[in-house]
Amino acid sequence: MTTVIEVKNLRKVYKRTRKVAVDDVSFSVSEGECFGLLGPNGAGKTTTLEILQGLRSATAGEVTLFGLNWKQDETKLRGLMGGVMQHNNLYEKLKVKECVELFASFYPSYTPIDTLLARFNLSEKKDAWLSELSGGQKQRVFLAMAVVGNPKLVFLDEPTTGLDPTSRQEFWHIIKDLKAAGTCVMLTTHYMDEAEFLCDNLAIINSGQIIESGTPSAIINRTFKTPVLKEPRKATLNDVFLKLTGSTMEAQSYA
Ligand SMILES: Nc1ncnc2c1ncn2[C@@H]1O[C@H](COP(=O)(O)OP(=O)(O)OP(=O)(O)O)[C@@H](O)[C@H]1O
Repeated sequence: MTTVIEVKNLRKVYKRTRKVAVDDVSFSVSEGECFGLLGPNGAGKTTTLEILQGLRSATAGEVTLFGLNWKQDETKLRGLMGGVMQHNNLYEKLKVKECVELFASFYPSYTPIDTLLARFNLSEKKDAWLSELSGGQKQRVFLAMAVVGNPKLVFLDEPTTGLDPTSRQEFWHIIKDLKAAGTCVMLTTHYMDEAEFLCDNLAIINSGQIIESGTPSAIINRTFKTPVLKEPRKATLNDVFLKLTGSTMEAQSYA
């Protein structure tokens, strides 16, 4: 299968604070795959995603997307990928339709805006200011902005944070549809059920370093090699996360 993302020995040290946010991270993502980056707060997920999106420079290491790199192929790469920096107040000054039109203008071709708004259940809100939307509606707009140009690769940073369970599941199905259409998705999440449902492969990152990677089931099996004696249920990715990132409670019952 074609490799879409190739990250080799990526390192990021923030100059002012000398904080090592990403420390020798390597992974690759294939075409049509959903790849998840999981980790506790401050683990280095957003930093990694921002470097991959060409929004931040790396201190060391190599990032290749579709065999291209940001230094030489920025224009080409922008046309192949989608993603939205969500914590940007600029969008609050725009209406829903304007936000999506703005992103559509970055691409040579795009999905008709009204079709996309209908697909994301936003038709009724097309003339609303972004500041007037609920958290879940805003997230849907951000996703619409990210995919309007039919990118081959989409970056989603905690796309379902703050959503109610129904909205989260709606979101998951939209992402599954994207995947089914051949789009490669890279996401960060704090929700282990989300990662288990959506991700073909994932990496768990802690203090800037990848401490586990693979398919969700392979990671679960590796982390809990011994049969689960104390608890009759099967181990989940949540148990893996708690065990590997230093939390105790549930994870100890599998130790
Ligand atoms: N602009 C910056 N300058 C200095 N340090 C930063 C900067 N941005 C992030 N950091 C630090 O780098 C580390 C990694 O941050 P990052 O935002 O990548 O983590 P994260 O895994 O996305 O966390 P969260 O789950 O809380 O969003 C943290 O210690 C953070 O304080």
